[in-house]
Order: sequence, then structure tokens, then C-alpha cells
Amino acid sequence: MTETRPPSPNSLAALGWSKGFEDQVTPDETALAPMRIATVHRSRVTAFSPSGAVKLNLPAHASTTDFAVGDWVLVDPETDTVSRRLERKSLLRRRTEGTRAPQLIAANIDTLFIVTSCNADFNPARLERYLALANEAGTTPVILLTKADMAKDAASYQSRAAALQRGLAVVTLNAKDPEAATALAPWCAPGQTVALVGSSGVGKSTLLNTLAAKDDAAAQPTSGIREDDAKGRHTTTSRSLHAVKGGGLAIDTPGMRSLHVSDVGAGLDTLFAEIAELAPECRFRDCTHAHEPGCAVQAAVAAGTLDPGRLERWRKLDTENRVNTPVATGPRGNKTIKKTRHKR
Ligand SMILES: Nc1nc2c(ncn2[C@@H]2O[C@H](COP(=O)(O)OP(=O)(O)OP(=O)(O)O)[C@@H](O)[C@H]2O)c(=O)[nH]1
Ligand SMILES: [Zn+2]
Repeated sequence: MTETRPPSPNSLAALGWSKGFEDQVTPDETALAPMRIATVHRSRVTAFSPSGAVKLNLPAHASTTDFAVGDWVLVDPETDTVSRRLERKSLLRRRTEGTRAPQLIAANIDTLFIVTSCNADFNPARLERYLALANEAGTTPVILLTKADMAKDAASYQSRAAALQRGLAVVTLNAKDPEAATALAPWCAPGQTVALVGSSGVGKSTLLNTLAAKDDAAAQPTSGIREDDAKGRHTTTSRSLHAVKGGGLAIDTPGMRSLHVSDVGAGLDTLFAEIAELAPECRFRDCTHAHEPGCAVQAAVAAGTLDPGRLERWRKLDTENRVNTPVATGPRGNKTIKKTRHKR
């Protein structure tokens, strides 16, 4: 695969560097070079510096899985060895099946483009999972509905997507059309970083090609690097940072087969604001809105002001989140596992 090249004009700001990162550099670290992680493979990590792409050496105690595409690191310019990673302003991660350690998807992203198509791929429950992750990660979600050119009823997909979360931006587009880049320009300004997520085949690679800046050498290879996973299946495991039109950066992620949630309590409250707002009116503080007397949420369903499908999907995600969230994650984790009932 052709190595990715940094955007031009090459500067730290063009790579997304900002005051929040600058402030983390201590006086005895000024000789180190800030670089942004561009690719993370099983045994290899590369980064962009203003002067080009660099293959990094990791310190003895570090593993490639400690790094996410989009991370900022301070690097010894003599040896290309990572000295340390800077604190992230946002981190998108997901729980993988059979393991407690979450997988890092992308770091320091401003906007999450959640890509789906105006066809059978459109699935409110799956979109809500992505929205919960985006909210929790500290990024702004935007839903992109591709293949609008092949759909008779693109407008209905648009309105169903917009109903998933208050204030949610939804863009309907043809990923192959250059006009798509214009529609997405508000999130692709210089120094801004977006990440694209969504199922396989929805058009993420196509869209990235349409968005790609002319000088991004990584624009063409839509297949990515394929590696065998533990079960012998071929999966796209590469993620990479690309320069896009308008001066921003985009992180490509491979299609995800499963998407489990953990540690997304606050993300769920943002996503299901209409339920979160009613909860304080329930008789029991830890009401599950299922069968309890005096439940304001059930009352809203009965009155026809709350979609019962939303409540059903909230319950499923909330239960999964409680099961998957470790106890020792601070006040929120402790609160969610509380078993005893408290009358107000
Ligand atoms: N007509 C039309 N075709 C599209 C659109 N978006 C994607 N396609 C086509 O759909 C197919 C799949 O698109 P990809 O870009 O490979 O999908 P992907 O999301 O990158 O898939 P993975 O790499 O497996 O994660 C390709 O044949 C695209 O040309 C669109 O908006 N309109
Ligand atoms: Zn209730």
C-alpha cells in the first residue's frame, strides 16, 4: 500500500495541532517533535510530521494497541522514538466481544460521520449505538445517508435519522458525486478532524475518495490492508488519517461487525434526552420504566407522547451498558449498578 502523506501546506496546525496540545508540552520537552499518528498496524505505527510521514519506534514498554489513529505524540527526532503520548481531547472506542479491554478507534476527532445508506442498511438501533459512542467520546455526530441517488424516498430516511437525537445534523448524499464534498465542507475546515464509521459497503471508502485532497497519496486504495484475524477471517484492520478538501483531516475505519456499548451512561442521556428528562418524575429514583408504579416514562407512552420503540431500544442499550460497565469507573458506574430501591 502507498504510504499516506501529510496534508499541505505542511504545518502542525494543518495536522490539527491546537493550544490544548501545545500547553501539554513541558519546557524540557521542547526539543521533541510533535507528530500525529496516521496509521496503526499490528506491529507498526506511522505518524505525520510537518516534514512528512515517519515510521515510529515505540518505547520498550509500549504496544501498538496503546495508540489510536489521530493521537498526538512527542517524538525524539534523532531516533524517531515516541517519548510520550499527549492527553486526548476525544477518544472513540468500542468494546469487542469476549474481552474487557476496549478497542481504540480514533483519537482527537471533532466530528463523527456515521455513514449508512438509504436502503436496508438503515437501522435505527445500530445508529443509536453509534450515537451513544459519539456522545460519550466527546465528538459531534453527523449522520450521512449515502446512495440517495438510488433511493425513491431519501426524504423519509432523512426525517427518520433526524428523529434519533435532538439537534442531530443529517446529510443525504451520493458518495460518488463531487457535490458531497461541498455538503460536508462545514465539518472539514482546516485543522478539523472527522472519522467515518459504518457497516461494510455503505460507501465510506467511496466518500473518502470524493473528499480526498488531490495530494493525498492514500486516496485510491479503498481495500486497505487485510490481515487474518484470530478466527482466520479476512478483515480490514487498518485505520488511517487522510487529508481532505477544505484543509481538514479524515480517519477511515473498517466496517464493524459488532458494536457493543460500555461506559456510555452520559452518552445515552444525550441520545435519549426525552426519556432522561422524564425519569426524575418517576416515583422511584432507579426506575427501569418497565413495570414500576408511578412511572412517568410509561405514562408518556400511554399518552402517545413517547415512541414505544424508542423506549424499547433505550432499555436494551441501558441494560447492556450496565452489564458491560465495570464497577470501578467512578460515580456513574457506581450509581448504575445500585440494586436497592429508594423512594423519593
Ligand atoms: N450509486 C451510489 N453508489 C454508492 C454510493 N456510495 C457507495 N456506493 C457504491 O457502493 C459500493 C460500496 O462502497 P464502499 O465505498 O466500498 O463501501 P465501504 O463503506 O467503504 O465498505 P468497507 O470498506 O467494506 O467498510 C461501491 O460499489 C460504491 O461505488 C452512493 O452514494 N451512490
Ligand atoms: Zn419510570
